[in-house]
Amino acid sequence: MNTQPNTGIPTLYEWAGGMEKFEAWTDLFYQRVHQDSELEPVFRGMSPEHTRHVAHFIAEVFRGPSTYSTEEGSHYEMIHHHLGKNLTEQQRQRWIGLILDTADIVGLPDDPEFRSALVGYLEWGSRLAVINSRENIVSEQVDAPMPTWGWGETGGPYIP
Ligand code: HEM
Repeated sequence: MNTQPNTGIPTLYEWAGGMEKFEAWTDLFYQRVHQDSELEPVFRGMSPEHTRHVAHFIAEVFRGPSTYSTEEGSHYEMIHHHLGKNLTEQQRQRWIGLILDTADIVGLPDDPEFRSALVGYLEWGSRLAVINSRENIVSEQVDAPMPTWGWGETGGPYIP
C-alpha cells in the first residue's frame, strides 16, 4: 500500500522513516512552538491531539497509512481548523523555519531529493493554511480527498 505501484521507488513516508519519525518530528516541533514568542500565542489553545494529528496528516499526504482520514479528520476538517485564524506571512515563515530546523534535529533524511519534496510540500501547505485562515467557510467539498505528495513536480499554476 505504501510503495508506489510497480516502480520499486519508496514513498516519501517510507523514505522519511515511517510513523515514529513523523510523530517524533511534530512532538518536538510543537514543544518548540510553545517556547517561541512568535508562535506561542497562535497555538496557545491547541488540543492535546494536535501534535499527533499533524504528524498523521503529513504522513498520509506522503502516502503513508490513512490514519488521519479514517480516525481523526479529513482534508475538509483540516482546512476548517485554520478558518478565521488570520495567520500572517511572518508567522508562516517562523513556522516553516522552526519545522525545518526540527526536521534536522530529529534526523529526517537530508538528501537533496527528499528535502526538495519536503520543502515543496511545506511551502505549498503553509501558504494554503494562510489563505484559508482569512476565510470563514471551507470552499472544498466535505468529502474532498486528502492531497498526496511525491518526489516530482506540482500540478500547475495556482488558480484562486
Ligand atoms: C503543511 C502545512 C500545515 C499542515 C499540514 C497543517 C495541519 C493542521 C492540522 C491537521 C490541524 C488540526 C489539528 C487537530 O486536529 O487538532 C491544524 C490546526 C491548526 N493549524 Fe495547521 N497546518 C499547516 C500549517 C499551519 C501554519 C503555517 C500555521 C500557523 C502559522 C498553522 C496553524 C494552525 C492552527 C492555529 C490550528 C488550530 C489549533 C487549535 O486547535 O487551536 N497551521 N493544522
